[in-house]
Amino acid sequence: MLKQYHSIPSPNIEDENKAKPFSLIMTDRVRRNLVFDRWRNFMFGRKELGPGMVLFKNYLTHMGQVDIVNICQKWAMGPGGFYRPSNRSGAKLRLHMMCFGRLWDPVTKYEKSYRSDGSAPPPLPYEFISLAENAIEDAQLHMKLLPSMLPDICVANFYSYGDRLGLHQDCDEHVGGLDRGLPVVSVSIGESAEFLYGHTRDENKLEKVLLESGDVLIFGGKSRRIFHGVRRILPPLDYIGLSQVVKETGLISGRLNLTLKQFQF
Ligand SMILES: O=C(O)CCC(=O)C(=O)O
Ligand SMILES: [Fe+2]
Repeated sequence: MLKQYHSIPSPNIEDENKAKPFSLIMTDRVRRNLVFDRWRNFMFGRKELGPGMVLFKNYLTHMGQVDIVNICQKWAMGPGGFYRPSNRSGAKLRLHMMCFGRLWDPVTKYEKSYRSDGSAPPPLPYEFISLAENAIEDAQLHMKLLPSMLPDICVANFYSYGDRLGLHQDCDEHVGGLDRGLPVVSVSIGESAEFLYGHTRDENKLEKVLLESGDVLIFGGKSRRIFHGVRRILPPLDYIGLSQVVKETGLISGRLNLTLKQFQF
């Protein structure tokens, strides 16, 4: 039989309030959500390190990390692959580097499309793009003012033990994007790094955070121009201490970092 919905009187607010049940005890659904939130924070802890700066612990799944190592390895040894860049004074940096999507170099910045050996960077893998987009969307859930960013470059660094990266700002991208605070997305795989950051060049005033395998760090908004650097790579305690990703991919000892950014604006 058809119900005569049109004849149901619209509830008035007062009646609705009176009808609301009041319970002293948590419903199962609320309890489940609370437990899930705690578990999620424990597993995928979110640490706000500053305005527009957030660290997602354990953000990448094991398979996600393995995929990234394999994608990088596919290009690592070919043209446009890893090399040790020099700085303006001609000294070699204490890391290996390669670019995806477009070329960046500590001396020529974004000016050139080809390296001195004539090689061009491989295309930016869509897996890297969607990783950056997802991480930014997750950050925006808590940081409403964080702008979106569509990466067009990824700088991949590989640090062996003893390697490091001096204090610097990532500020060679288009000034419009820098001023808008378009975020940088930084992905860590392999051994852990001591990462220094802050709004000053004074090393004594910098903050320190440990970046571990699977962590994703975002810095945008008011933190887009922070000074940052990698002070050291921590050695694993023993072979047992090597991460599963290192064991599975055969990644040499050290740390792989992806820095995803938007140059064009
Ligand atoms: O390895 C890192 O965590 C930082 C890399 C970085 O800052 C860069 O490549 O500009
Ligand atoms: Fe940087």
